[in-house]
This record gives sequence, C-alpha cells and structure tokens, in this order.
Amino acid sequence: MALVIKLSGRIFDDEELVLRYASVINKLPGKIGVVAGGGELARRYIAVARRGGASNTFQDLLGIYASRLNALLLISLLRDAYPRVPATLEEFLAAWGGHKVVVAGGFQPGQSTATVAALVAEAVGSPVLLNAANIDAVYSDDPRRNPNARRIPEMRYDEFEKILHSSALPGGYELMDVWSLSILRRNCITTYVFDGRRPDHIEAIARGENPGSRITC
Ligand SMILES: Nc1ncnc2c1ncn2[C@@H]1O[C@H](COP(=O)(O)OP(=O)(O)O)[C@@H](O)[C@H]1O
Ligand SMILES: O=c1ccn([C@@H]2O[C@H](COP(=O)(O)OP(=O)(O)O)[C@@H](O)[C@H]2O)c(=O)[nH]1
Repeated sequence: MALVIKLSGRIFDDEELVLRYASVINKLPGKIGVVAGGGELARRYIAVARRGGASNTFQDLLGIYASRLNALLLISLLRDAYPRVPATLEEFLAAWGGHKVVVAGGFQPGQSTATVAALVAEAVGSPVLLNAANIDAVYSDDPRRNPNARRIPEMRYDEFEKILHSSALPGGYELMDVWSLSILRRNCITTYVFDGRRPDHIEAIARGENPGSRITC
C-alpha cells in the first residue's frame, strides 16, 4: 500500500526533527510519497519579495523553490529515494515506479503544498494522506487566534471546509487549501492532521490510532 505524507515546512526549521523524520521514513514499509512545505525559508524570501513589490506569482515561486530545497535535504537523508525533486505530477509519477520514496516540494503558483500532497495521493492511489502540521489537530477555529477554539478529533470534509479560512496569499494557505480538500474528497481519501513535532505519530496512525484529527468523506 502506498502512503503519502505532507511535512509542514516548519519541520525543516528544526535540524533534529528533520533527522528524526528521515529515520522514521527509512523504516516505513511499502512505497512512500512525501511533500515538503516551505517553512521559515519560504516566508523569509516571500517577505523580502513582497516588500520589494514582487508579484504574487514570484512570491509563490520563491515559496516553491524553498519547499524544493527542503525536499532535497530530506532526499539526501533517505536510503532509497528518487535523487531529484520532481517539479510536476508527471515527473513524480515517472519517478514513482523505480524508487521506494519520492519527495516533492511545490508544483505551481496559486496553491500550497497541501494541494501537491492531495494530487500525489490521488495519483499513486493512496487511501490516506498524513499531514504533519504546525498544529496538533484541527480545531473549530484557529487556536492561535481564538483561545476558545475546540479540538475536533473526527470530522467530514464538508465540516472541515466550513472551518478553514485559509488565505490564498503566498506564505499563507494555512493548514490546507481549498483545492486540496476538493481533490481529497473526490477520491474519499482520509486525511490525518497531527502534530508535526511528533514523527512517532506516523507509526501510531499506521497502527490505526488517531493522534490528531481524522477527516473523512
Ligand atoms: N481550524 C484550524 N485548526 C487548526 N489550525 C488552524 C486552523 N485554522 C488555521 N490554523 C492554523 O494553521 C496552522 C497550521 O498550518 P500548517 O500549514 O501546518 O503550518 P504553517 O502554515 O503555520 O506553516 C497553525 O499555525 C494554525 O494557527
Ligand atoms: O504548489 C505550490 C506549493 C507551494 N507554493 C508556495 O510556497 C509556499 C510554501 O508552501 P506551503 O505554504 O505549502 O508550506 P508550509 O505551510 O508547509 O510551510 C506557499 O505558501 C506558496 O506561496 C506554491 O505557490 N505552489
């Protein structure tokens, strides 16, 4: 069975955490698709570009290249990974046949790596998407803005869509963007959102546990 994991870019801002994820992924059975986010590296370049009046397209492209650098770092730590960062879904699929792990970053402006992860999960036929996020679960509202936000361990995509107010601005797209949800929903792919600081949660989910939030169609 194929498995697809989206790694929040914030994971790549923490050296120890990147090494722990590489160790967990190296031990996972079966074929693994990974998508790396842009993290602090992306936000730093996007902030300078925005300040200098660069277009949203170029701000997104900077985020894409930052996410691809994060992806290449992870590839360098993995045993049997395709040794390049695929820039398109077609390239990802061409690599998928010949390697245990393929690691991508962004694909095109106007979306986030959550959409890349959803496209990859659909393309490789993965029944689940694991989202190692910069938050421990999905809440009724953004817990960083609303201290009364309620943690929601189980929900359906229609409820998830109502909760998310992700801005489609470069470096924004918090948690998951709307395009990712439409792709996940049309394939009935189950998404697990969990604390990205806990690579051990990948094995917990593989054992059938739900350490964060589970979203189903
Ligand atoms: N309903 C929500 N539940 C959980 N987190 C949310 C929600 N709405 C917005 N967020 C925000 O989404 C962020 C997690 O998104 P993620 O893409 O993993 O990290 P980031 O975009 O911060 O790199 C958290 O920082 C959190 O503040
Ligand atoms: O296919 C993609 C993936 C990413 N991005 C850009 O790269 C940034 C970093 O990606 P993301 O926000 O998904 O990373 P994370 O939130 O995990 O750090 C995004 O905000 C977008 O600006 C993009 O334009 N297209």
